[in-house]
Amino acid sequence: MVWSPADLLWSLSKFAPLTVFESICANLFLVLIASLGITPVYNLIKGNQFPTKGKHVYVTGGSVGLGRAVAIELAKQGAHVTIVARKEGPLKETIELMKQAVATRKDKEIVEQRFHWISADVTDREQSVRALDEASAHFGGRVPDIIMVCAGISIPKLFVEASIEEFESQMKLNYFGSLYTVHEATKRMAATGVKGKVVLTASTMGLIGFAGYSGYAPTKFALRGLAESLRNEFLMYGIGVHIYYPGTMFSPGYENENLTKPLITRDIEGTKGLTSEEAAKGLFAGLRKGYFGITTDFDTDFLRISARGVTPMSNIGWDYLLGLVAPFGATSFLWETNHKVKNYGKNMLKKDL
Ligand SMILES: NC(=O)C1=CN([C@@H]2O[C@H](COP(=O)(O)OP(=O)(O)OC[C@H]3O[C@@H](n4cnc5c(N)ncnc54)[C@H](OP(=O)(O)O)[C@@H]3O)[C@@H](O)[C@H]2O)C=CC1
Ligand SMILES: CCCCCCCCCCCCCCCC(=O)[C@@H](N)CO
Repeated sequence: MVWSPADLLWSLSKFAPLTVFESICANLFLVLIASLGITPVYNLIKGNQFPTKGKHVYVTGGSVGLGRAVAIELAKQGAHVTIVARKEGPLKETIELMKQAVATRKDKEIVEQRFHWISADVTDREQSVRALDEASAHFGGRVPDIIMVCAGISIPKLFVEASIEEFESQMKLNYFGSLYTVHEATKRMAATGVKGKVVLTASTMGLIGFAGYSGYAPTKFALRGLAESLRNEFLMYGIGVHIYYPGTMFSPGYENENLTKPLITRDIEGTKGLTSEEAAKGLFAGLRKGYFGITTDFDTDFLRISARGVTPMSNIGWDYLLGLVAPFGATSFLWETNHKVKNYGKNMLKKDL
């Protein structure tokens, strides 16, 4: 067996040659290690799979939080950007921040980067269409090349304490608010042959559900169903579809949701998180590699792999290897969470007596 890669490597050492069994194991091990490199090498050859320079990018929820960070990042990358949200003040502020970001950019190749803001409520179909019309009008009627949907809301509450209106409003913004924009934009892309891109924003909670997120997690699961369906269907037009699963991001939305977040939910989700800027950077890193499901923290990547179903892998070696051990981590998290919730229930009963 001296001809195998493992034996050759081993022969560099001063130890006795490998037995046949040892050689098979060592070669398998080498295959696993090498598999981690397959995707990076492929990505290196393929290059940037999400070019934004000179492209027109439309960002919903682009006034604060993740959307603002995405818009500023796009400005630095040399894109034309239209941001959409309801409140004018934060929209205008973000445009200023984008201009400042461009001013500090070293590469001045694109002299005329254009930034626009549009005030619209994306839960209203007509306003969604009007906003897209307005954005396109600045570009000779051409639909934006890239649609990045960031607008979303979370109202964490215990199921029995939440109102039906709260379930409906979260679905209305997170799912239908995304759908209206994506539907209108991709209709136009398909009709005019624009091979654009769509990026949806889900959450860790688009991959897992636990106490406190019965109103929110389903809206993000819905987005996942949409992304998976469209990823496949849009291959016929050459339109790319990606879905981002951020973990906690310290944004205005996060501060707001913490006002209603039950203690048990805080306890399970912990306090780890990223700034919106870190999250946006990580999102673009995943997009450039062409990943379908994008994560920016280990726990969510673990959940993405656990819940992979029938979706494209990201890093083939990593997804495969982590997939082997994922069920053990998932079970331990399941038990820990069950335990926490049962204890919480007991304490609630004590309080009531
Ligand atoms: N923060 C977190 O911990 C996490 C967030 N996410 C998801 O990431 C995305 C961004 O989150 P985050 O940055 O925290 O959100 P923020 O609440 O901080 O910002 C939300 C943005 O969406 C806009 N928006 C809200 N409602 C509407 C509407 N009806 N029409 C148009 N625009 C609207 C807001 O502007 P305006 O109010 O002026 O309309 C704002 O620009 C969301 O989809 C969220 O669910 C996922 C995981 C974790
Ligand atoms: C090895 C074992 C791994 C298992 C880890 C599971 C960890 C779960 C953490 C859940 C964090 C929730 C963040 C999303 C928050 C969100 O979307 C809201 N804040 C809405 O804005």
